[in-house]
Amino acid sequence: MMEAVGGSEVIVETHRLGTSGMDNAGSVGSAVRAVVVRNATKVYGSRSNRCAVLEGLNMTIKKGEIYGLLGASGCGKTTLLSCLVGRRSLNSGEILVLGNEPGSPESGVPGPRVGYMPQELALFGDFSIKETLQYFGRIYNLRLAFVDSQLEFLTKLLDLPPSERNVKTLSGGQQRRVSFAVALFHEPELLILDEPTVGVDPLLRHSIWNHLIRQSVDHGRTVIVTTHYIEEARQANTIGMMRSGRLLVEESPENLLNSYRLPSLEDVFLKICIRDGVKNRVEKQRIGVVTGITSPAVSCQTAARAQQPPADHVNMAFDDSISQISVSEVEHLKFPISPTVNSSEEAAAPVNLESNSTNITTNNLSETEIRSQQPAISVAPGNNKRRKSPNLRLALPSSHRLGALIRKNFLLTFRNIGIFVLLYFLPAFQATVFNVTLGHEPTGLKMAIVNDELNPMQGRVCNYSNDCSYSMLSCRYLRYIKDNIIQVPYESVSDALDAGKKGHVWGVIHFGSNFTEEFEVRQTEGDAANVENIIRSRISVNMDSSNQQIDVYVEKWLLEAFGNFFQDFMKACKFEPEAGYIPVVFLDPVYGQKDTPYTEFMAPGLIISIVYFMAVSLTAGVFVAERQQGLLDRSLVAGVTMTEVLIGHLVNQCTVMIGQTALVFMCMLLIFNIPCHGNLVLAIFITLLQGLVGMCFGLLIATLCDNENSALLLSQASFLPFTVISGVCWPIEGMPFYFRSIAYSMPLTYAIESLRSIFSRGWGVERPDVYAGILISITWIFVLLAMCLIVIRIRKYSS
Ligand SMILES: Nc1ncnc2c1ncn2[C@@H]1O[C@H](COP(=O)(O)OP(=O)(O)OP(=O)(O)O)[C@@H](O)[C@H]1O
Repeated sequence: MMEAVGGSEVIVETHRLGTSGMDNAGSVGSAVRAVVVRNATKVYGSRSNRCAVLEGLNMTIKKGEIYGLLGASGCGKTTLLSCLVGRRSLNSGEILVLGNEPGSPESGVPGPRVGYMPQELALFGDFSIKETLQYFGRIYNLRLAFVDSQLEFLTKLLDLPPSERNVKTLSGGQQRRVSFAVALFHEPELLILDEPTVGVDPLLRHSIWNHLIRQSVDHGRTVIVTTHYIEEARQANTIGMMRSGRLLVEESPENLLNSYRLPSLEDVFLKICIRDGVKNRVEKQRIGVVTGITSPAVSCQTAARAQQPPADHVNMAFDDSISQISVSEVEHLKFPISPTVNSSEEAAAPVNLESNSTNITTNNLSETEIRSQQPAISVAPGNNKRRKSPNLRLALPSSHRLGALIRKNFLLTFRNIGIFVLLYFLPAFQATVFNVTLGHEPTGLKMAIVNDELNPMQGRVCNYSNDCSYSMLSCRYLRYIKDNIIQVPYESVSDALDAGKKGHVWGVIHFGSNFTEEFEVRQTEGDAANVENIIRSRISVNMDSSNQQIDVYVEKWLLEAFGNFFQDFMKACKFEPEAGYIPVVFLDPVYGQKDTPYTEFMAPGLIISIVYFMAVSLTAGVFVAERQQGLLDRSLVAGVTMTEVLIGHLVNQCTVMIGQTALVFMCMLLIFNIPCHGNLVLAIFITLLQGLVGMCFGLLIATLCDNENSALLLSQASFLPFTVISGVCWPIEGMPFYFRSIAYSMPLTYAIESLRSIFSRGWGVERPDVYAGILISITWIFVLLAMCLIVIRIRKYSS
């Protein structure tokens, strides 16, 4: 097949790799109907929110025709189209697209047999026009030469900007034309276009319709197009007019105009809607009077319209207010033909006011015909049982689609250098900030020293000796206090306490006036020392204990200082240094070293929580954004499966995660010298497993949340409780007993304990503490994936 546009010849035959140029050849010639819909019912929401969008809709679209689907905003056009492409399922009723139920493995829908242009843009803003078409070309497994030639052809046809331009830099109209090009370019048998001419100038609109006509006439392709510009639908072969979830009429534009003897389709529309509105009102009154029954499912568009501002001229034709016309007026406006007929012979038949859309027969297949075309539709028309989900295809992932997805993900990741740097270096940066700021000893702590041993008459000079003499021991002791403490002399305890209350000093160290003498007595008296002596020989300390960490450090340093002072004094007196000192000694630790810094305790928890939460937020963000922009839906309609989408992201995110983990470990081990006494490979493996758990949790968030904000909120909300409860910053042994079981039910807890055991104890995988982290991480991956599937299932049925 060749098409000439602006002098360029486009060869479109055998363009798909690994095919003979015709998909599903068996089914192509056999059926004469491209689309058959029978008794379609679609309800959104549940219980009090239940609203029916499609109510027993029937529709028949012949192969090779252009079908214009018209209807007011909110009447259910998009819902119907999304059911046709297999993105939504009906509550009851039947759909056949190109001879098969959408979503069935043999249908090719979703897939290459259909081209779908959704209402929303559904394009990658960071991709150029060329990259966009190349992406879908790979999804459809098209030859590169064909993609290039189609790019040239469609650029001319749709007056597209240069193909190197990024989609996000294009105007709204240009973006919609690119979206249109994506639907057209693989030349599908069935084109489903949701308002393709919105934001397009009249000249271009004309050219688009010419192209659609050529597609239909020359190539026998079927086109379903929705539009709000009713008059442009004159160019369609058949017009389907929707109202309140039903198809009121299915007829060629010529027949409609001739039969109604009206100059425009808008006028025809108006009449049909008025008639339907009155008929519904009369019917409702009749049912209400006779049975007293009210309709169980509220029509969605009734509710929607009540909140909408007045629509434009065209849409006003659908307003229920118009139906406030009297029955006699309707009689006057009686249609010259039945909207349910299709052939011109039948066009002159009188209108039957009782007829409704379900009586459309001329253009439709009978029930028997549907059954003969449809091998395995499981639910009978009108049956309210849940239909089998059309998208549960157990096909193996395809290499070309996977390749396209992985390539797309990498392009998007590496395209933006800022995002790239942030992605890879943010975890290492976070680890650096942690190491620089946490766990270090405080310095510059001012302590008030009140030494009553000093003689004011002699200028309070602090003289002492290093020998065995008992002289000015207070001054001798103060020399042993660490430099982290700045000693500020005060003359009286009350002044010093006052300074403490004002926050000028962290505490007061007080020596009594006879401290040295009393200390000597206490030493010589030993066990016989009296209470007064003991009190007067004490160094008394008042701390500002508002900061627990400073409090702990000062106490530790003062005690250490006393230990060192006393040992040196004993040595100077030729006594055993340990004599008379507290008989508790800390020998070499079993694992770790004496005075293990806090950073070493926290490092394993930090590594895991950084990698875990990066994976959560990245996964949730990517999925929600892709779904919100309609990108996911578009890819799925192109034939991509959810499994392939997941694998595509998994490959991309794993690469990012490996990079992040490597940088975090390098930062921790090489720059900040956190020791790892165990197997490093095992530690990295557990960290990566936790990254996977994070990805699954991110996926769960993405399935639960409709937009990026709520996904961000949920992932942030989970951050603090998870890190705190998982024992990242404080030992789980410090939690209330009843809370510990909650702590151990967190996804990070066991993995953190494992990593800690590897890092500080050097334990291997044979230890329960280590393999528990691995097994529980793997269990969490499966649990979270199962939860995702359940949520996807629930959401699918309620949407
Ligand atoms: N996921 C959903 N959940 C609940 N209600 C929905 C959902 N999607 C659509 N609706 C409602 O269903 C009705 C039909 O929506 P639909 O998008 O099919 O209308 P439409 O005819 O395509 O409108 P438009 O011409 O404005 O695009 C509307 O009232 C809409 O609010």
